[in-house]
Amino acid sequence: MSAAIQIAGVSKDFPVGDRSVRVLHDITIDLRAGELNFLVGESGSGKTTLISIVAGILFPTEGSVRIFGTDLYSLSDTQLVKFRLKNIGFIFQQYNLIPTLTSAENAGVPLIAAGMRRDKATQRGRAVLDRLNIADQADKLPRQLSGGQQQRVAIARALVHEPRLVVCDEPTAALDAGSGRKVMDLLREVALAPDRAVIIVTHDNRVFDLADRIVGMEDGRITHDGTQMPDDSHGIGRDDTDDGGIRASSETGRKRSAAAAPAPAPISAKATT
Ligand SMILES: Nc1ncnc2c1ncn2[C@@H]1O[C@H](COP(=O)(O)OP(=O)(O)OP(=O)(O)O)[C@@H](O)[C@H]1O
Repeated sequence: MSAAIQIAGVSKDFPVGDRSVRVLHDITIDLRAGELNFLVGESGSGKTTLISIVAGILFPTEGSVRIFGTDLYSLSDTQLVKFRLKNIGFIFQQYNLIPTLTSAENAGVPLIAAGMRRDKATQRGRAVLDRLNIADQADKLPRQLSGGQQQRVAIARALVHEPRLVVCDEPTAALDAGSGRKVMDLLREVALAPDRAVIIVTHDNRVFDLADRIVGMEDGRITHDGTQMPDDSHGIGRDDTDDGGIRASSETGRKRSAAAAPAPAPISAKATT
């Protein structure tokens, strides 16, 4: 099977003053569907820049990105926006919920952006919230929700249009260890499917053992690619928590076998409406 995500020769320069600084250096990697792919590395290593390029929201200076065969940066601007709306779900670290919309309305936003009528989109949003076990929060505003509930709404919004690529930026950073693992289990349950790719950026070594694949970055380059962290990964996933964080090691960093995992149940709002 060909790779779901093909990143080829991607470099990125940012202008700084009157010169430009290269922050990604010739990155080439393929990612498969049906796996939880973690992208890890110290602050400033280039993770957010890379996933922004993969998600079609930041142009690379050089190189190409193919998402299920579509060459993102050969599309026109209009085609790229349409492709993104249809195929990509992004879970932001700060959730980015719209404060004046209810949970169900927030969850339906990608469908409205893609042209669906608001009432229908909200109904679909409500169905996904139900799937994520927060149907009882559907008519509340973000400020009436706990952090964990807001995050579930953000996850619902990223999945409501059944995207083929789901990208999550630090989904567990603000959560305690137990809640962080629950979010990862939830992502595994609802976002994984044989035809869906998931990329999770994380510093959080407490959840490294839940990855199927870990790609490590340092100074804008890929320095590790495996099913667990290398034993000498001092900087990556530094544990600066005091709540019993687990260091990834050969003992704890075991891969959850895709073969042994239960069959993924991809979320389908359509099926429940
Ligand atoms: N718009 C920008 N202009 C100039 N430099 C930038 C810009 N965005 C990012 N950078 C630089 O690019 C490098 C990579 O940043 P990036 O945010 O991708 O790292 P990161 O690994 O995601 O970090 P963190 O874990 O702290 O979010 C950093 O040195 C950063 O200062």
